[in-house]
Amino acid sequence: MTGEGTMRAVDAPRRAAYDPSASDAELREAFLAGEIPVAVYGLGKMGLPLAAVYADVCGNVTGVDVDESVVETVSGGGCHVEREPGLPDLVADVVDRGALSATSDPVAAARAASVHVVMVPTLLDGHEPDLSTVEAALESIGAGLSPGDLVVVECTVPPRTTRDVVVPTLARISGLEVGEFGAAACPERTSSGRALEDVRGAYPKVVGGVDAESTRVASIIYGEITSNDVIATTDAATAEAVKVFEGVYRDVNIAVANQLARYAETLDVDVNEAIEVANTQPYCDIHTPGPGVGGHCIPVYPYFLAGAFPEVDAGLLHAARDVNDSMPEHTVALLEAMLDAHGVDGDAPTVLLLGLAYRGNVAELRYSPGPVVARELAATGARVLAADPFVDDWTEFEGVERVPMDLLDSQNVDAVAVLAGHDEFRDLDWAAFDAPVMDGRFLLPEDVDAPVYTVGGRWPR
Ligand SMILES: NC(=O)C1=CN([C@@H]2O[C@H](COP(=O)(O)OP(=O)(O)OC[C@H]3O[C@@H](n4cnc5c(N)ncnc54)[C@H](O)[C@@H]3O)[C@@H](O)[C@H]2O)C=CC1
Ligand SMILES: CC(=O)N[C@@H]1[C@@H](OP(=O)(O)OP(=O)(O)OC[C@H]2O[C@@H](n3ccc(=O)[nH]c3=O)[C@H](O)[C@@H]2O)O[C@H](C(=O)O)[C@@H](O)[C@@H]1O
Repeated sequence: MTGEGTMRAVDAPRRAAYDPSASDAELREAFLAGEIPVAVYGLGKMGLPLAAVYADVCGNVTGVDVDESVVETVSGGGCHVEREPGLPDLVADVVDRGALSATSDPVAAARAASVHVVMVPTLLDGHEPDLSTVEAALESIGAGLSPGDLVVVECTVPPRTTRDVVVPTLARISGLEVGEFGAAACPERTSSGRALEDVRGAYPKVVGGVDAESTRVASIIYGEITSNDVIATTDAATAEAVKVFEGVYRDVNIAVANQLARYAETLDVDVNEAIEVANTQPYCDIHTPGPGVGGHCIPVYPYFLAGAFPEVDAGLLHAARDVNDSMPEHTVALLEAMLDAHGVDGDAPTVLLLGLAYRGNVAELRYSPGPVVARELAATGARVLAADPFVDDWTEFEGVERVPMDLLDSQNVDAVAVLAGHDEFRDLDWAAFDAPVMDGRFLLPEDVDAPVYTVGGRWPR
């Protein structure tokens, strides 16, 4: 399904998306012919892959970003999002054939589009949801909204946001009401590093409209975007809740694993052996303990409930957050035990940290445990070295000595800790460090000729 044909899709006559008089087949054909222009607001790690797939399918997409360098890069067919298999070629292709363009003028893009897809960051202000970027995008979309438009919220938001924030904001600015335009929550269920695969259909696509027509149109559109099923929920709030619940499930279950790791250390049991065997029960899905939970998703989403709806007792969510947020400090305590067990006395051991990003093969540092471990370790008087091929800006890591990847094997260290499982670390000569390794992300192969420990694993007593 592409937007190619005798006439470039972008030159196709424009028609409404939100149109109860149109049959499913008419809407589907119009979308595939590029007659329903799409604007995607936010061309980041998630927005660019999404815009590229939309463009590959319908041939008529305008990407909008506030970052001029992003707009310039994408306009030239370039791809600023790294380590996404297939994305550079797809972006180059859809831009080359005029299926995708980019602009920093959100209102002009909104005026020209019939479908508006919001994929901007949704963050926290303390423990409260911060939807300022969504509201900024809505100001522009509202200014360019036309009857027959559909607004799609792909970024993760607290449940009820589409109904209680998006629709009223659009109505206030545009003077239109639902029934003249539609809105649907269609949350992105994608992971960095596999974005195209995920957008195209790794999981069913969840869509939930603020009314039946919004749900119908969103279902038709995403039926062409994904090769997987489209699950239409009762309403937008349910679709938003699905996404947030997925993230909360993950955060709480990582906390269970981290809590069990604490017991395993006391029991002198390897928690990972116990988890692996426990998970042979179909009802058991105990996650993996580690040095902490980062990224702008999993540590954030619990507050899209606890912070957004304080009237509800969120004891479990807060307890899980507390357990996960305690892991960087616990990791430092484990490192100190490891140094002690290996007779490294003295008050200034040298520790090499591998990976400051929140997980393997991503550059994101938000809420990452690595920087916390580095700071806590430095505070004990240790000399902290660190390497991370994904991190370019080291200004925030004062007191941490950066080690270039090509100099790793020449470091004289007392201990090594793997805090993010980047592929670049997999082939290191671990024996050459001649030091114990705390493998926080289960990166090392089994047969390493070095003392290897894990969070919650067996430790020398
Ligand atoms: N990163 C991930 O793994 C996933 C993220 N999500 C959701 O997607 C949202 C976006 O995530 P990312 O793409 O990773 O963020 P990102 O930070 O990589 O990209 C966001 C982009 O939006 C642009 N932007 C900010 N305000 C804007 C505005 N008002 N109008 C137009 N563009 C604007 C920024 O310049 C940036 O290029 C997240 O907040 C999250 O809710 C969902 C699934 C996975
Ligand atoms: C429910 C779910 O699996 N959500 C995924 C998640 O992706 P994200 O990039 O945040 O990575 P992640 O694998 O969840 O890891 C988050 C954090 O938790 C840690 N982590 C993860 C799993 C685990 O068993 N133990 C653990 O300590 C990771 O090291 C990382 O620091 O959040 C994404 C999102 O919503 O942004 C979502 O699209 C992804 O599918």
